[in-house]
Amino acid sequence: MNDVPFAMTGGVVRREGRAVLDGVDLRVAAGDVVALLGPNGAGKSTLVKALLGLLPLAAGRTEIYGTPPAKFRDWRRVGYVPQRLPMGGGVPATVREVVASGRVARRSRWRPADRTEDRAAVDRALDAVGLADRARDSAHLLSGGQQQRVLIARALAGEPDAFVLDEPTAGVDAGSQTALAKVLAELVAGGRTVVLVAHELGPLAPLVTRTVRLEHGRVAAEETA
Ligand SMILES: Nc1ncnc2c1ncn2[C@@H]1O[C@H](COP(=O)(O)OP(=O)(O)OP(=O)(O)O)[C@@H](O)[C@H]1O
Repeated sequence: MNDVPFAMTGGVVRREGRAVLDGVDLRVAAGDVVALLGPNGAGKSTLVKALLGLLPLAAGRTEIYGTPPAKFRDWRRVGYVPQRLPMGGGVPATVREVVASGRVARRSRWRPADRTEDRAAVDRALDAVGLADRARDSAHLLSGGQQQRVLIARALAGEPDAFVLDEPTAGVDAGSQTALAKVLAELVAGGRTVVLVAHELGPLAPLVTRTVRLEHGRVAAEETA
């Protein structure tokens, strides 16, 4: 265990025999706001999935708070916002149910659910993304941009220390992007760590402390703001 949210050295991910991540070194310190940029297919999503242990490394190593993903247990410290809402099971879930699922990683045998606290955290998350009035709606019936906000709220509800957001602004209208920038600014002011994938930083640009540009699965450029 240490206090470094993500540290990858020489990370390689192969897909269909090809290295789609090809020797990446990336250290994300607590409080960093790192933007991963690069063209389509550069390996940005692959990199965030590998950082979280969702894709295995063919070579190199990566650690979450000093522990390899396979051995990492403290998942309440990490909030992941994937590109889109998974359509698992065909059971329609309400916006509130999806957001409340972000609280699950906080529970353990020693830390059972506190319903009042869970409810308050879910309410705060729904408010933060402007979806309080849609809480009872079926998440799958919302627009793409609204679903993105549901996923952001789910991560917020878990109150993690580090957020990993895969294209949080893709397909999201300008007003919602500004709202997201405000939410992230508060998290960053509170010492949270953010890794985000973006094509265009837009209103998120002032928050970013470092940009890492990927090309062909490698770090092509790195810039500290
Ligand atoms: N499931 C998969 N099986 C095989 N190859 C894949 C798979 N997913 C992604 N790839 C390949 O891996 C490479 C990196 O893809 P990745 O999605 O990480 O790129 P990206 O930079 O996130 O792109 P985008 O901006 O389009 O999301 C691409 O060449 C892609 O075709």
